[in-house]
Amino acid sequence: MSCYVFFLWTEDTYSKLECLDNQEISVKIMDTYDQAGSNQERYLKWAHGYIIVYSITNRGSFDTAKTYLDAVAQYHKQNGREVPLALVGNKMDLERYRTVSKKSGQSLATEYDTTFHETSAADDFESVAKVFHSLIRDILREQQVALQPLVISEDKAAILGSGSQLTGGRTNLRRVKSPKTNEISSSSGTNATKKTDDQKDQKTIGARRQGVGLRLFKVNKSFKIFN
Ligand SMILES: Nc1nc2c(ncn2[C@@H]2O[C@H](COP(=O)(O)OP(=O)(O)OP(=O)(O)O)[C@@H](O)[C@H]2O)c(=O)[nH]1
Repeated sequence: MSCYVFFLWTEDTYSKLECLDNQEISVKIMDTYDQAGSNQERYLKWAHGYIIVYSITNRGSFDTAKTYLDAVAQYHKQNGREVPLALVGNKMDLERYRTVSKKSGQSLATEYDTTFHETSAADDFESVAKVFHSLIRDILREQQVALQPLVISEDKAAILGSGSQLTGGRTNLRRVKSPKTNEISSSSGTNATKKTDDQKDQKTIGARRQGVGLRLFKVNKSFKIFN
């Protein structure tokens, strides 16, 4: 007679090469399983972004999502790091069994300053892909900001030099555009001036991403899923 022991609840990691906005990004996904007393730091340290998933048919999973949001928010507040989060209510195909309203999901997302989505992994693959793509873009944007040094603008420096008080710190600081961004933006010449503001924004964002793309690719985008 044989005895087999199966570990049904395990932590999984996956890697995927995503092509998003003409950029190749290596995405690492950790699907966690937390037991009582488990060390959450292992993924809190590791992740660049989080997708926290609950089932719209299960109030308990919504309450658990809140505890995860708390853990993530507290950890990153202590470490002074902004990390993009997405809160997801899954199983939309089971609307008739819904126990967590969309409004409750939205309020929780607002409370923790996360994006909010409802999906159906069973019926609507696009809705799931959209969550990932939106988070990848948020992470890229966040890292883009983090990569740019802060300087005091010349006009404010002049004011400071004349003995004025520095008030409201942030207003006196601006981010430096990377040379590559300026180069690409200006090379688009007069055609660019005819484009709508939206198109211009797209172009600038695209150019910035190109500028940091290789670095980001080397570093690898990593995601963590709470499920
Ligand atoms: N109807 C429906 N079922 C789903 C959906 N997503 C997942 N499921 C089912 O829900 C069950 C749990 O899915 P999992 O992906 O294992 O969820 P989980 O929270 O990771 O579960 P554990 O980690 O094993 O606790 C499985 O039977 C899935 O087939 C969905 O969008 N709709």
